[in-house]
Amino acid sequence: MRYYETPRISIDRFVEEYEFLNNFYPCRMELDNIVYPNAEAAYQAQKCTDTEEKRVFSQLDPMAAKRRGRALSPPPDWDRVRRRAMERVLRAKFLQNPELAAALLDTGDRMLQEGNGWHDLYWGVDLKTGAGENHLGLLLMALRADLRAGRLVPAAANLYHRAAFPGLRICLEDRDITCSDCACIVNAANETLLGGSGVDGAIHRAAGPELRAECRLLGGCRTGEAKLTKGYRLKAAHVIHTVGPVYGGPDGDEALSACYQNALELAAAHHIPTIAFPILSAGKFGYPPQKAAEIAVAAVRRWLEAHPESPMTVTFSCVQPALYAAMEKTLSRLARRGSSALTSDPVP
Ligand SMILES: Nc1nc(O)c(N)c(N[C@@H]2O[C@H](COP(=O)(O)O)[C@@H](O)[C@H]2O)n1
Repeated sequence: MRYYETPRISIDRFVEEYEFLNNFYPCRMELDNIVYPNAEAAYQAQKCTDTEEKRVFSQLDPMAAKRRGRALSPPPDWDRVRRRAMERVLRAKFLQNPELAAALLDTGDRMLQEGNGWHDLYWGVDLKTGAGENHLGLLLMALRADLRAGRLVPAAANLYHRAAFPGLRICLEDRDITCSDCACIVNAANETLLGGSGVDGAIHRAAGPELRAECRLLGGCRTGEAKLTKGYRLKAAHVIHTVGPVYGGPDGDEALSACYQNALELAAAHHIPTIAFPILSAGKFGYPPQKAAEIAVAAVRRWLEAHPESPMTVTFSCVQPALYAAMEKTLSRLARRGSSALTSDPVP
C-alpha cells in the first residue's frame, strides 16, 4: 500500500506488515563503527561504555540482546539519555536501509504507537488500557516527518555481506530477502497463503496488496508444497510460497526438505535462473539453527546435483546472526569437500 492509499487510522501494533517498525525486525545498521543485526541489539549496546562489551551485541539476535541489556547495570544517567540513544538507533536503522525508510513514508500520516501486552508504558502503550507515553512511536513519527521534508536522506543502498561458494552454485547473504536481486524469492508462508508475521509479513508489505489478491486465488498451500505468484512491487519478478513444518512434528525433516525441492522444481519449470531462500522453519516454527541449516543445504545440494544441466544458482538469505553462522559453517564444510574456491566479500 502506498502513502496516498493508506486510510488515516492508527497503526497500533508493530506486527505483520508493520513489523519493520519493531526494534526486533532484522536489519543491519552501523553505529559508532559497529555493525548490529537489529535495532534492539544496537539500542541495548548503548548501555555499555566499553567498546568491546558493545561489540558483543553485534552478534546477538533481538531477544538475546534484550536479555543481555537487562542484565547490565546501565550508566547512572541512562533514564535521561535513553530517548536520545533510541533516536540515534532509529536514524541508523532507517537511513541505512532505504527500503525501510520508504516503508515508513508509506505509513502516511497514520499515528504510530507500539501497543504492547508487556506493560512497557515508556516506549509504547498498554494495548488494553491505552495508557503509555509511546516514545518509540513518537520518535518514528518525527523521523518520518524529517524524511518527508528532506531534512534526513536515506542512503542509496543498504549494507550487507555476501559469501560465494562457486563450486556449489550457492551464495549466502545476510540481507533482508525483500531486497534480493534474485529473479525469485521464496516466502516462508503459512497454509492460508494470506500473509502473517516474520518474513511472510515482510514480503507481503514489500510486494503490496496485489500479492495478497493473487494468493487468495491459490486455495492455500499444504506443508511441504510450493506455489508461484508474481512479485509485484518487489525487485524479484516471482515469489514462491512454501509452508515449512513446525519443529518437533512427525515427518517434519522430510517435509522441510520437500519445501526446498518443490520450490526448486517449480522455479526450474518456469525457467527462473536465480532464487533466494530464507532458512525455512528456523523462525517462528522453531527449528534449531544448525538443524535447519543442515537440512536446507542438503536439500538444495541434492537438487542441484540431480540437475547438473540447470543454470540455477541459489542464494540463502539469512538475517539472524546465529543462523548465518550455522549456514556459513555448513556451506564452508561442504565447499572444502566439494570445491577449493571460496570467497567472502562485503557488499556494496
Ligand atoms: N532473509 C530474511 N529476510 C527477512 O526480511 C526476514 N524476516 C527473514 N526471516 C527469516 O525467515 C525464516 C522464517 O522465519 P519466520 O517463520 O518468518 O519467523 C527464518 O530463517 C527467519 O530468520 N529472513
